[in-house]
Amino acid sequence: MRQYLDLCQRIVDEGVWVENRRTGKRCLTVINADLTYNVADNEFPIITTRKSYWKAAIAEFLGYIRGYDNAADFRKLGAKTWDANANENQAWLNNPARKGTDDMGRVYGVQGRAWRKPNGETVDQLRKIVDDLSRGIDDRGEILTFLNPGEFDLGCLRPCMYNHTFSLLGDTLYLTSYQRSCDVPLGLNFNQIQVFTFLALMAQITGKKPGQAYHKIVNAHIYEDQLELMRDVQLKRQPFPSPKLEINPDIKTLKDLETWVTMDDFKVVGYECHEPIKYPFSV
Ligand SMILES: Nc1nc(=O)c2c([nH]1)NC[C@@H]1CN(c3ccc(C(=O)N[C@@H](CCC(=O)O)C(=O)O)cc3)CN21
Ligand SMILES: O=c1ccn([C@H]2C[C@H](O)[C@@H](COP(=O)(O)O)O2)c(=O)[nH]1
Repeated sequence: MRQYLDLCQRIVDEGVWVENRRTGKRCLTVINADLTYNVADNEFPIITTRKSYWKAAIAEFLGYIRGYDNAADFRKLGAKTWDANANENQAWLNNPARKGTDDMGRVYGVQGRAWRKPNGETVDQLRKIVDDLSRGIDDRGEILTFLNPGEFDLGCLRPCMYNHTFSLLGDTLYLTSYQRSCDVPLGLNFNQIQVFTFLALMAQITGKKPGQAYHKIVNAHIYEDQLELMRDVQLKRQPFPSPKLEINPDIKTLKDLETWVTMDDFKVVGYECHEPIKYPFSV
């Protein structure tokens, strides 16, 4: 939690105003942030200086694992987070590739589970990683990448957290995740939880011990209409100790994640937090 607040404070103190054409809003911006999550000791990196809707964050990531391309499927799991990008962004609404209401196009999990090859076949990146790690193999290229520049125009948004690389040292599993663009008040609240939970889940289904998760962010920003709430409300609060994440131990395979897992299979124990803060969202 401290590292999150330090990043927010750094943006407030040292950030530079940058115009953003896509949203039409200015962002107070810093370049480069490195966050580390201790998954080995289950220090769940949830925000405590406001209420965090952590189930929606995990639901969103489970949707990526399943390769969903439709905001309605995300809603069924418990995340409304893709409604606006799928249905309210004019550039995407005008795009002939959009297949109708709720379609997100070839984003995130679609690339992760069905990257298109020139011969028409697809590559399931996640399956390969799970198979390798389960057999104790780290070929130094256990990479799940959602960033496919050749298909940017076929999706509603370029992936923000676009690369997850797994590493094995003995029987301990590590994760390094890269993010090109980060909405710190809204997105990072979710992304921290997602990086942590992804490592915990992958360790569980491959029979490894979870180690540390390393989260590397390039452009970290606060939108102009979020600044006051961050500076004058959230940053004035004192954080509570971090709670624990409990994952149903019956989740043992990638197939389990793809088929029956719901948000009831996740619990956060000992979560103490301040009042909710509703930050504006930019489409
Ligand atoms: N501008 C922007 N910021 C983002 O963080 C973001 C995007 N766009 N587009 C794609 C995804 C969608 N994500 C989102 C979208 C909405 C919330 C959000 O509104 N969160 C609220 C309430 C969540 C709820 O009620 O379930 C929050 O207070 O955290 C968070 C992340 C993260 N991403
Ligand atoms: O997981 C996510 C997804 C999105 N974001 C934020 C970062 C930016 O504020 C917008 C994306 O806008 P771009 O113009 O494509 O950079 O969404 C996030 O923080 N986390």
